Amino acid sequence: MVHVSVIGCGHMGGALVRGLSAANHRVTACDVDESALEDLSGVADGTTTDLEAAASAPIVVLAVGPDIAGEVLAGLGLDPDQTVVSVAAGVSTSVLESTTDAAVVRMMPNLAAEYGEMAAAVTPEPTGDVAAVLADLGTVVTIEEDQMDLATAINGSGPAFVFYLIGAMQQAGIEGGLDSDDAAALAAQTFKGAAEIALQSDESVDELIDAVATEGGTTIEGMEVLWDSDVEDVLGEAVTAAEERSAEITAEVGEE
Ligand SMILES: NC(=O)C1=CN([C@@H]2O[C@H](COP(=O)(O)OP(=O)(O)OC[C@H]3O[C@@H](n4cnc5c(N)ncnc54)[C@H](O)[C@@H]3O)[C@@H](O)[C@H]2O)C=CC1
Ligand SMILES: O=C(O)[C@@H]1CCC=N1
Repeated sequence: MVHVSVIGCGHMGGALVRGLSAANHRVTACDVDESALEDLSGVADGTTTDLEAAASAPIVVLAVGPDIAGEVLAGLGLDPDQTVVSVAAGVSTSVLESTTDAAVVRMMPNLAAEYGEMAAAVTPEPTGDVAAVLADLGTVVTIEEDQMDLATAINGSGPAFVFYLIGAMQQAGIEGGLDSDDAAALAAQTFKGAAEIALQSDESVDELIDAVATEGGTTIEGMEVLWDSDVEDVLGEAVTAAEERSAEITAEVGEE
């Protein structure tokens, strides 16, 4: 069990608090807005609006907006024997390091941290307790700093893109006559199950599609529609738009 403070308990920070608590770590949840802490009082070991009180943990997760991340981190006055894990999109490791004496890990997580199913990109590679704590939240991949904008789009923003696709599948079911709860369950579980196969299998995505598409059956008819469409290009454009915004945030934060 490691003591971790999470500063900023909105959507991402709240998910991290829940995931860390579920993994039996000692979690202090800190936010300037008391209402953000209400739902976490039964989850975290402690909740506080006092940033100074939260700043003593050996691992401090910074989950405030990119526009204030540097200012909040500077105000914490962390020591070199502490580690700050910043999840702020677009805020570079060098900006963070110029703001604190603590060791810095930049991480792009996603909301599935709440369920221990996070996909996260980190730089540099975490070690010791920090590595162990992050691994308790899901899959952690070490990448280069200049790949963080892309990771922000793929696995940080990615859940929103997947929710959109789940919604489209769900809607097709509802329009075909399925009960809305049934359509929601079938669509979401299908994404979860397909993701599990993709993670567990050694086969390529094309081989997996082939495994679903029984000869002369139904799947190939749907796949022909997808292959003839521009869905793949449009998804690529969505990733690029998010990636470009991450780079813009870096420029905005650097200018301050
Ligand atoms: N929402 C997501 O799925 C992801 C978000 N992130 C990053 O996480 C950070 C937070 O994003 P969200 O949770 O979406 O935003 P949010 O707006 O839901 O949460 C931000 C929280 O920070 C609190 N806050 C503001 N000023 C503060 C201060 N001085 N001290 C302590 N707390 C303060 C706010 O009261 C709020 O609860 C951002 O930097 C974002 O780039 C990263 C990956 C995924
Ligand atoms: O939308 C955002 O800026 C944040 C970063 C990745 C996911 N949410």
